[in-house]
Amino acid sequence: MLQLQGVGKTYRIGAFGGQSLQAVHDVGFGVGAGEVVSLIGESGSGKSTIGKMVLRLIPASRGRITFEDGDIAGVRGHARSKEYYRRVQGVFQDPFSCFNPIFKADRVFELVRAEYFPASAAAPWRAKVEEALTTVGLDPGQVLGKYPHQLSGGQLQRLLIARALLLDIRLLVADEIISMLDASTRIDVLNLLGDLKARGLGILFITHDLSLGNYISDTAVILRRGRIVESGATSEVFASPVHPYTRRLLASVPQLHTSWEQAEAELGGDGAEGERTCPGCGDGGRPGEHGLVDVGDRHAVGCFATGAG
Ligand SMILES: Nc1ncnc2c1ncn2[C@@H]1O[C@H](COP(=O)(O)OP(=O)(O)OP(=O)(O)O)[C@@H](O)[C@H]1O
Repeated sequence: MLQLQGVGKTYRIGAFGGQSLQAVHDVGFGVGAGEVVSLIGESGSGKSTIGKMVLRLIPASRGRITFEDGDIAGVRGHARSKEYYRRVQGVFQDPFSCFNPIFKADRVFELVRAEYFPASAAAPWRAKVEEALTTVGLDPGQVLGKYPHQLSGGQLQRLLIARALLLDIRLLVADEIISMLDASTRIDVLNLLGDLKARGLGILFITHDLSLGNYISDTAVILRRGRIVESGATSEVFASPVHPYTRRLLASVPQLHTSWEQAEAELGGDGAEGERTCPGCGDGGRPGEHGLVDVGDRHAVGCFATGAG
């Protein structure tokens, strides 16, 4: 459904854009219908940049992004953009910033109606909104007619997901949507994403939180400094990480049954990168130049020879 191939992004920075920063390098992965793909990496690793390119908020500098076989670079003009956003929507970290505090929160639904369903009469539209709200676990009577400050972060986040559902979307880009929610709401929103996946929605789930990625996704893509260092079935990547960066990330998640010293000892501390041979370089590839190599079923790892990756 969604495919990225050799995608890169260079930002112009500095006074008058005289310098450049390559935020994303040669990234490739796909999201299928009913599949959740987690894009996992620390702050600044390029996750949101990838999400924004998929949502066409910024253009890719290199490579191809296709959605349902069409290159999204070719989506131009109001009509084609509108058609794209009917199928692909994003929900972001801070639900409060997506609402104008002086308007009732359900105005977001009216905006969808005005843009996509202008001919829809009030009663069927209301029924459609109520159905979307029920799908995301909200009681329409409790949220309709309320101002944003009268709703919780979790309720606002669900309103945004409900708005996306009104459009019959096929792909949801969920960028750190759990981060600002409290623990009990988090699990509800995660389970909601699970329900949407079961209904055939593809989800690109952007997170810096490994445990969330592990909980929700079928496929994990680990990003470091704008490059994919490892990708594969989530169960495989989490159970048998190969890249030292992934291994360190996993070891840095506090485990109830393991002390910090134990985790460091198991991983070999900071010297871990030198203790394994990069499978790509071991096969005669040039350090830093051989790209992802297969290390298992759907499991691929980037170069981790000294200085690369
Ligand atoms: N509009 C921009 N102009 C210039 N540089 C940018 C811009 N947006 C992001 N960057 C830089 O690109 C890199 C990747 O940023 P990005 O926001 O994609 O990372 P991230 O992994 O989503 O981080 P976070 O989890 O903190 O949001 C960072 O070095 C960031 O400073």
